[in-house]
Amino acid sequence: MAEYPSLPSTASTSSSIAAGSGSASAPVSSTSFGTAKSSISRKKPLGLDISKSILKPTRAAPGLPSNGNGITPKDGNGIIGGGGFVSEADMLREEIANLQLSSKSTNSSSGHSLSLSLPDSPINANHSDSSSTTNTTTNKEGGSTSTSTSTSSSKKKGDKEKKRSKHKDKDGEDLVKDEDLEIIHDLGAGNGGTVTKVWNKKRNCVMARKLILVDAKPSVRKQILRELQIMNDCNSPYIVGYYGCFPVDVHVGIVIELMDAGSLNDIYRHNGPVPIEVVGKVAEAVLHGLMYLYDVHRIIHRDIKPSNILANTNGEIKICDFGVSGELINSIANTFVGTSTYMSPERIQGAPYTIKSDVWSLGISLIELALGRFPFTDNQDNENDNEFEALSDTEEDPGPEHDFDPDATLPLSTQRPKLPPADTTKKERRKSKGVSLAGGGHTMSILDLLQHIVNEPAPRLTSRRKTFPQEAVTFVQDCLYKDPAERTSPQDLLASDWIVNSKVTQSDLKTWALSTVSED
Ligand SMILES: Nc1ncnc2c1ncn2[C@@H]1O[C@H](COP(=O)(O)OP(=O)(O)OP(=O)(O)O)[C@@H](O)[C@H]1O
Repeated sequence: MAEYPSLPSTASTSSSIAAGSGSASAPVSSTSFGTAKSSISRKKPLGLDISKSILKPTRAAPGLPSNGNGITPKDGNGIIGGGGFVSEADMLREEIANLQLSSKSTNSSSGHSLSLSLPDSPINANHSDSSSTTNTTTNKEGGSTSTSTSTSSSKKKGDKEKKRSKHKDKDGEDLVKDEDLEIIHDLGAGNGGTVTKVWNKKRNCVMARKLILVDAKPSVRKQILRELQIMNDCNSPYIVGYYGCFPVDVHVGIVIELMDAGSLNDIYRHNGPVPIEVVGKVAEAVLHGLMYLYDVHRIIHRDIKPSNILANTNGEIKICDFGVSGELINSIANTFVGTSTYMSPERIQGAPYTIKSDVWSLGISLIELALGRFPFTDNQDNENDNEFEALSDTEEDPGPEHDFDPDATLPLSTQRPKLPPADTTKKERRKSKGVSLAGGGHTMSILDLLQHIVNEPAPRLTSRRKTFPQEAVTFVQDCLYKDPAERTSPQDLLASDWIVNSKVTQSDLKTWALSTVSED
């Protein structure tokens, strides 16, 4: 088992991310983060090898400082010149920012409906708006900013971004083209398609490409691509960067920033429960992302869950897969009967989506990360139904630390079905996730679960095995009021004690993220 770096002794002087935690952060025990890697030795699902992707790039984006082997010079902590680690994704964004500058004189209204731009790096975002959310960039900026101002100038920023959108490179070419992408390996699969790590040979960097099967008329596919262009305008350190989209046969290909630690779903399933302090930072990042989408673009995410929250080994946490394209949602809904088990009671009952529905889904996701299991489970016979044990590629007994929590609330039939390895066929996966039920044996399970969500008390952040900080318990409870009117708003949640009093630094998050990525 690889040893992971414990927290650097400079943790207290490195960037402080938390809102209101601009003061020196207390050193965090290395057991919380640096050595958080579970003792479970578990093979990754087939095709999920994200461990060596970005950290040690072998090729650098052109025009950026390199030590000759593609690795940007850094000190022992991966900090560059006292600033933050520069991942390939960051380097790409730098390059794209340069391209965008140099393409300002280029006429981008060539009638090409799919012209692309890439999001600025958080660094650039920060420079353009010092009051924006900046938790990933405080190393560079030398201090943290208040969350209460996180979206105060978002409108202005959105306008600025719009002006900058739809750029091509200086030669007038789309910045990301399907033919420039070489497949490296699969990253995972969802209900709608598969995600692959790709090498962009033209841009010299790695990216993630999501292929979504859209069995629709070409005109509908074109409309989907048009709608996806709104992602072009998103520019937030809490939203996974969007690089472009194009039609691929009956698929729509979407190219996005590679998050080399994977989804929070992958992370807890491979490493066990996420340390509660990190869960707090996940909450903070998701809330910032939700507020950005809503305040700047009037978008409600609609699908917050651990597999849509991604992390990278720079310690950044971002959300992806928001409901930007109504046509895409419709097309996928026609293909897959999708019902999310993270859905709020009011949504299950047919009320329209509001940002409070996303808050509910966040609450459920936070419990799942902190307990290392989906919150709705059985309170009997569950030792034999441990999700960890059930993974077919488990190498060792996970041990008592990962037994199902006895505080579960639902009959066995409604337990969250186990995920198959990543290479499982789409059909099997849909069935096993229990969200696509047509003709499957899980129909009653999901209906029972939905009924339970509507009729029974909301889950709580409690466990007989662990004691969670009261601030965290209260926060989660505030997310899970069944009446959306009572549920706390994202803005108020960001001002809550758990978020404001967090001592976790960017450096801590980076140490934690690195510890979750196995070296094999
Ligand atoms: N940008 C990314 N970088 C790295 N891995 C990614 C990225 N996007 C997705 N993945 C991986 O691919 C998996 C599948 O993602 P996808 O969005 O297709 O489905 P999902 O969110 O897991 O499930 P669903 O279809 O139910 O929403 C994720 O769980 C994650 O492991």
